[in-house]
This record gives sequence, structure tokens and C-alpha cells, in this order.
Amino acid sequence: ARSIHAHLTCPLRNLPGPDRGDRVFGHFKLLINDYDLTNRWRATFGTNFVYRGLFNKRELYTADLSALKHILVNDMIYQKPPPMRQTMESLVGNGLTVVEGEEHRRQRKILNPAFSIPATRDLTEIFTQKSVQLRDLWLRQLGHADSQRIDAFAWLRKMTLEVIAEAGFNYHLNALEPSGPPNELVQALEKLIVRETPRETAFRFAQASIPVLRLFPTGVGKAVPAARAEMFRIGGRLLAESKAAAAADLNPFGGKKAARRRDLLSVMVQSNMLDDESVRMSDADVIAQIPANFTAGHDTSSTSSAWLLHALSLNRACQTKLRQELLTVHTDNPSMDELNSLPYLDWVIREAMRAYTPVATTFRVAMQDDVLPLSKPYVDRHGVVRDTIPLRKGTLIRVPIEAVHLDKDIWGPDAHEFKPERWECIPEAAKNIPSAWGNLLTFLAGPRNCIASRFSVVEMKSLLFTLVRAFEIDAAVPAGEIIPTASALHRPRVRSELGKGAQLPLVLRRYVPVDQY
Ligand code: HEM
Repeated sequence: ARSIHAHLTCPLRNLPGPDRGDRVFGHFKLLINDYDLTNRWRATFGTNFVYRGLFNKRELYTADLSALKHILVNDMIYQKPPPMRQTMESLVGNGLTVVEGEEHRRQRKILNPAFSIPATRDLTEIFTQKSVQLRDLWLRQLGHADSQRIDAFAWLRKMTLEVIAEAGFNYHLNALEPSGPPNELVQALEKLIVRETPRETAFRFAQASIPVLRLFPTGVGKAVPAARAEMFRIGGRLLAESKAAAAADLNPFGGKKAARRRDLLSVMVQSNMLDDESVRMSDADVIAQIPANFTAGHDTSSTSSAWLLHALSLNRACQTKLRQELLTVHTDNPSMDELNSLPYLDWVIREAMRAYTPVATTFRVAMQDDVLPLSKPYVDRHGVVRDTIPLRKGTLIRVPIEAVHLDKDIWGPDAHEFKPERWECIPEAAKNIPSAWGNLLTFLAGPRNCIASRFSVVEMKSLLFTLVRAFEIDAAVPAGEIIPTASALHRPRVRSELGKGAQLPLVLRRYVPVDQY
């Protein structure tokens, strides 16, 4: 009776939106199969609408900038949804991506120095080294041929995994080494790439609300224990090594001082040696940061870099202009400051992160009743104009990052086009987007923004710097053939080869300066 009453009096019931969906799945099955569905609903119902989640429960979509700002800034009220947290927690333990409230603030304070400007400056050498390694591997594949087709996404996955392992935890993977033995961590992560059926995904979500269902793991749930055990075993070993290195560094009789280690793990270990208890973490919590950052940083980085190359492959003029700028730098190993001094490189990255948003969606749940402010009023199902959205505790909210990036009211009629030059003078409306970087929601905003935004942007700059100076990059399939996956992270795939999963075929040619022909 209580749930029927809650349904009938739900404050979202008057919002516009699609007809109620399946009795059990609501619109859930449609949403996890169709990457464009919410965009079409948005075009029909406007900036704020209601749709149905599992068990036909009403969920809110809002792309209103004031509402989004309110949600993202008030992290104590709006938290990650239990199914999202539960899957992550079972995998990574209590790392930064999982914890909420005061514990999140505490962990974030301890981890922030590892992602500061000086720390990123030190890590740039690793970004460049790995980019050069990838460039040389591609050159070797090209051999004496005029051109070579590659799956750039598969290579970028390996390269970004190496970067995060080394820059994050001083861990050497050799994932880019084609003839090397298989690596234990790569194998652990691969165990997690499980293709779930929509039914299995729905069941996993239902497990968050109905604990007894957790006795029956399926899909990802089945793969998690083995992968988690492996990651924590490796994490424990890395922590022991990092502690030994820090101790050797402190010991005046320990012989030659170890080179100062800047990786994330070393920063945490050093912080644990300070007297201030508020910046100390237990060993278990330190170890939990390793899988937390691997999972948060690996797929996102490879996906973002893939879309960057895709954007350039479709825009030869922009690629040439970028190459001209990059060739003005007379070194193969630019510093972070040299990379940051290249304006066109910066525009290209911002524009690719806008036009091809990697993390397209995230979700929050209201932990208490609240009222969302709106920057523009909306008209409800009965024709009444409303200027706020009241919410009940437990309401799930879809944060449509991609929709904000492609909003014609914000970016103008050419919002869907890739035009780096727009960053010379962005529209006033774009300055109202809540943001942690570049007037975009790529790295979200507020206290839970991506801790590694600086790290990721410099990594992408290093990669483009190295690859665009060496290769001319073309699309291997017609433009409309590359579409995103329907997941929250939009990986690239080929429309006519969906069975192959995520991939990005590209054609490479060695770049030869005109005067060397
Ligand atoms: C271009 C690549 C990346 C993109 C687009 C990206 C995007 C994001 C987004 C949108 C969030 C917020 C998710 C949410 O709260 O719902 C996030 C959080 C996070 N990201 Fe990234 N990320 C990237 C790379 C990385 C890397 C390389 C690392 C680690 C080295 C990393 C570590 C994290 C962590 C730890 C959080 C949680 C922060 C917190 O809750 O305080 N990310 N990222």
C-alpha cells in the first residue's frame, strides 16, 4: 500500500515523458540497447522529463544547468546510486570512487597531492615515453607499406593501461610488448570483460535493492571475486614495495637514496608517514585505491584517446593545422609546460571531449527530499508552467553529460560539428556549465569531479603530440559507421560489425614533410 501511495503521489508524475514501459523492466532494456534514445526523448519532451527504470519506477532526466549544478555541488544530498556503488565496491573495495560523505572528503584530501600540477609535471615523461613506444610499434607495423589498417582502440587500451600502471603505481606491465609473457594484472582485468545480457544487467541492478538476490551471482558478479582477489594480491605487493622504497629513502644509512617517487601509491605511503592522523589511511584503504584508479582511469582514457583520433581522422584540415603547430616544438619529449603552451592542441582536445563525450552519462540518487532549482521553467503534462522540480528521497537522476555538450541552445546550431576554432571565443551560455575543466562536464563538476582531469589532459596531449607528428590518420570506414556503445562510457564500435565489440579501425600513413619528398 505504501509503495502504491508513493507511486500515485510521486512529485515527478506531472513531468512530461514517454509512455510507461514494460511492467518489470520499465524503459531499462530499451536504454541499455539504444545509445541515442534519451537524445530523441530530449528532442520530444524537452530539458526535463521523466522515464521509467526497473520495476517501472519513475526516474528523472534533467539537462537544466541550474539543476545540474545543484546536484553536483551538493554531494552530501546527491550520491552515487546503490547498484553502481555495490558493483564497484565488490570489485574495488572502499576506494575513492566508492566512498561517500566525510570519508570521501578525507580520502580526497590525501589523494589530491598525487594529481597536483607538480606531480603531473613529473609524470609527463612517462606519458611521452609510452606514446613514443606506441608510435614505434605502429611504425614497425607499417614497415615499408604505404598505409596500414589498425584497430587503434585495442592499442590505446594497452598504452593507457601501461600509463596508469606506471604513473599511478610504479608498476611495469609490458602490455605494449607483443612477445612478452601475459601480465597478471592484464589477465585479472580481462576477466571482467564479460558480455552481460540485458536480463543479467537488470538482475544485477535488482540485487542492490533486494539483498537476498545477491546469493545468485550472474555475469559481472561471477567474474568479480577472482578479479578482485588478483587485484588485491598485486596491490598488497605494490604497497609493500612502495613502503620499502620510502623507508630506504628515510634511512640515512640506507646507502644511495632512491629516486623520488611521484606515483600515486608513493604519495599515499609518504602521507601515511606524517604525524597528522587526518591524512593517514589503513593499508586496506591504500590498497583499495589501486583497483579504484585502474578501473576509473583505464577505460576512460583509452576511450577518450580513441575519439580524439577518430575526430582527427575525419578532419584532415584540422589534422594538418595541428601538425604544423606540433612541429614547431623541437623535441620528441616535450614537458608539460611545453604541451600546455600549444593553443591549437588544447582546442582540439576540448572540442573532441565536447563533440565525442567519453563518459556520456552518470547517475545520482537524492538521499533526502529536496527541490531542484531550474534556469528555465518547463510546462508539465497539464500545461502548467513550473520553475522547480520537487524530489523525493530515493529518486534516481540521470545526469546527461553528452546532452549538455551537444545542446544547440548553449553551443549554437553547429553544436554537433567538430570545430576546434569555436574555443577561440565560446558562447556566453557555455560559461554557465558547471565544470571542473574547460567549460565542459567531461570530468564532471563539484566535489566528486574526476581527480585525474589534469593527468588525463596532459596524457592526451602527449599522445596526440607524438602520433600526429609521425602519422597521417584516416578513417578506415565511412564516417557514420563509427557509433558509440549504449553504456555510460561511450566506447567506439563499427555499426556493421557490432558482434566484434568496441573497436576503432583507422588507416595510418607515415607523415613525410613536403621538403623530404
Ligand atoms: C579522459 C579520461 C577520463 C575521463 C573522461 C574521466 C571522467 C570521470 C568522471 C566523469 C568522473 C565522475 C564520475 C561520477 O562521479 O559519476 C570521474 C571520477 C573519477 N576519476 Fe576519472 N576520468 C578520466 C580519467 C581518469 C584517470 C586516468 C584516473 C586515475 C588515474 C581517474 C580517476 C578517477 C577517480 C578516482 C574518480 C572518482 C573521484 C571522486 O569521486 O572523488 N580518472 N572521472
